[in-house]
Amino acid sequence: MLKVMRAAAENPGWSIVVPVKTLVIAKSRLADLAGPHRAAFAVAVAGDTVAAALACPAVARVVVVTGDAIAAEALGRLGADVVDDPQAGLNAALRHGAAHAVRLAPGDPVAALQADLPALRPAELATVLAAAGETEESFLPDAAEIGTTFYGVRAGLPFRPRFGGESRARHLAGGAKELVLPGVASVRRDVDTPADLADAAGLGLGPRSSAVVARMWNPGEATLIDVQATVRSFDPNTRSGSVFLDDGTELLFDAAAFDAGPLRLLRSGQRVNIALDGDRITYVTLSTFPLPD
Ligand SMILES: Nc1nc2c(ncn2[C@@H]2O[C@H](COP(=O)(O)OP(=O)(O)OP(=O)(O)O)[C@@H](O)[C@H]2O)c(=O)[nH]1
Ligand SMILES: C=C(OP(=O)(O)O)C(=O)O
Repeated sequence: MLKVMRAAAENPGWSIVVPVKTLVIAKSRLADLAGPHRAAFAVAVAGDTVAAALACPAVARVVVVTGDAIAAEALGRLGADVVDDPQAGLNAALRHGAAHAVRLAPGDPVAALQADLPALRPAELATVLAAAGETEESFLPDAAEIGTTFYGVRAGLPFRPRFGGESRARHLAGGAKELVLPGVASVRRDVDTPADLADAAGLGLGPRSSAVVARMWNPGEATLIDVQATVRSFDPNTRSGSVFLDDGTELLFDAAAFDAGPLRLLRSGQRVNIALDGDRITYVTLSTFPLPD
């Protein structure tokens, strides 16, 4: 036991901070391709990213920063520590998550990792973390070599992420060391456009993203059906949420589906009637209310 504790003290695990934007506005550049599956795709991609990070032996904890109730619930269930978004932009969200991580484990190095890495492999992240541990402040450029997917600092050093747009140049100008490593394609493959997604699919998507992509690309016959379900979560700010079908399938609904119905609020556990077009929810009402013809 003592040996394990000493080994842990000598090789502290990384705290990985993952920022997740509000789902209804996330992945705007994939809106045409993803259609009604856009929010489900964003949460699936973040889920695969977080699950792969948690499976990496060099990672001690994953802190997700999000103001989105659905993402918070889904990523918390995977084992991430979720903190609220200060709503002051991406870098402020990252600094907030990093401060939380430092309070939890002041002796551990801290990194930011983008949430849109659906092909992320734990072993490739371990390669990046090993290299990052050799230097005070470092970053990994994205596959396009314009942005950044990873930024990390050793324990006790200031955490100064400069994400957003052309962040590779800003991280370089700020003095962070650029990591140039073979065999880390999955850590660099962020997905913003359909071409990025095709590239990530070539590397191998994680199970959650792969399931949503299968629905996006093979929607099958659009079927209009009415079914009962149970509310899992509802965010009054975005008027979106998710329900469980009685077979346990979780489906997300957006503000358009909620606004189509007569309700003002939903609570977790409430029974509802929903109208489905394929697997897209188009209408939500209480189970005691009728659905429109
Ligand atoms: N918590 C938090 N995360 C953010 C914020 N802005 C962006 N992100 C996250 O930062 C990463 C990069 O975000 P973007 O590429 O700007 O946004 P996106 O939703 O992935 O895609 P677009 O809508 O196409 O720009 C993703 O992991 C986002 O979820 C923010 O204000 N707060
Ligand atoms: C936020 C960034 O990336 P993107 O907008 O491409 O996801 C970035 O690379 O800093």
